[in-house]
Amino acid sequence: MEGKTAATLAAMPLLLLWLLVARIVSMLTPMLAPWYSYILAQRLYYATPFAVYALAQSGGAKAVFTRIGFEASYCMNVVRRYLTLPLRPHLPSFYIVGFPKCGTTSMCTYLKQHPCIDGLDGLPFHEILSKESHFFMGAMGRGTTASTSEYRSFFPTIVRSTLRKLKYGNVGREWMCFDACPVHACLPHIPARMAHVTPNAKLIFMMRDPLAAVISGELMWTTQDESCLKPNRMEDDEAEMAYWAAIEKLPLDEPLPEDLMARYYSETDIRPALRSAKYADCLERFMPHFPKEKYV
Ligand SMILES: Nc1ncnc2c1ncn2[C@@H]1O[C@H](COP(=O)(O)OS(=O)(=O)O)[C@@H](OP(=O)(O)O)[C@H]1O
Repeated sequence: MEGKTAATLAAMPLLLLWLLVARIVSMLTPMLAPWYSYILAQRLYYATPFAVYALAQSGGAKAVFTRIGFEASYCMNVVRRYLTLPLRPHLPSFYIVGFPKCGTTSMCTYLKQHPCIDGLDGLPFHEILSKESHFFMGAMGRGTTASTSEYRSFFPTIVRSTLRKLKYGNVGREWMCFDACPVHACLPHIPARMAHVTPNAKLIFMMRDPLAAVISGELMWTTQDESCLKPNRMEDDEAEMAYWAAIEKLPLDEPLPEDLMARYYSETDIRPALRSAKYADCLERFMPHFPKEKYV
């Protein structure tokens, strides 16, 4: 048994106690400090503006309770992750990095069935909590999209990885974890940040007929009725192209612009969805940051 594993096992009772305390504190936080839950949710909604629509879809009182449950679960996740950050040394070995609406959720589910592969450490209330980190889009703050320590907080603890390795080490594989946020493929500032925090990661890109993917995406957050698809503004104008070119060059330590994610998920404009389905353009932006052998 290697030294690190033996040391983790020796400290196991203490580590389990730490995890238990963190879990209890995190469960109490939304009740004792609802304002903190509110602040965290606003940060998350910056990165995932579509969540507000998705959570409201059931309508009426059910939608209100769904949103409260979602925000409380998110708060519990963040508090628990922060309280146990020193126990979280892992970063993704690989990503399902794109593309939206190309079967990434199915792939994520299949991969998680492998005993030595884990996704995010989060409550399974909604896929934003357990499948997709939205980290590089500012889910942990617009100014921390290149912070390795913030990103580590999303992934399982050393307790889980050690126990898994001990139980399943005989399958001949290293334990590994991954992030399956398909929007990571589409925003131009992300390849540089991803390479900065995980330079050796492998990248899985899933693709599908782009038109089918655009329609699937648009239907997800309209009223599920094709007549509601946005008909206007198909082409990028010069100002729009200049905006996205500037985003690609945004220095790693500079906060993302306030309007970035709302612009990407524009409610009135189909251009963002079309841009995300230009697979070759998106892939080309990763090429300077990851060598060819990293792509699957
Ligand atoms: N195995 C397999 N093969 C082919 N297609 C599949 C598969 N699994 C899921 N799907 C279809 O993928 C769409 C959902 O994709 P994602 O999970 O990537 O969506 S998301 O971006 O995470 O919201 C969604 O497409 P639409 O039904 O057109 O909306 C799924 O039906």
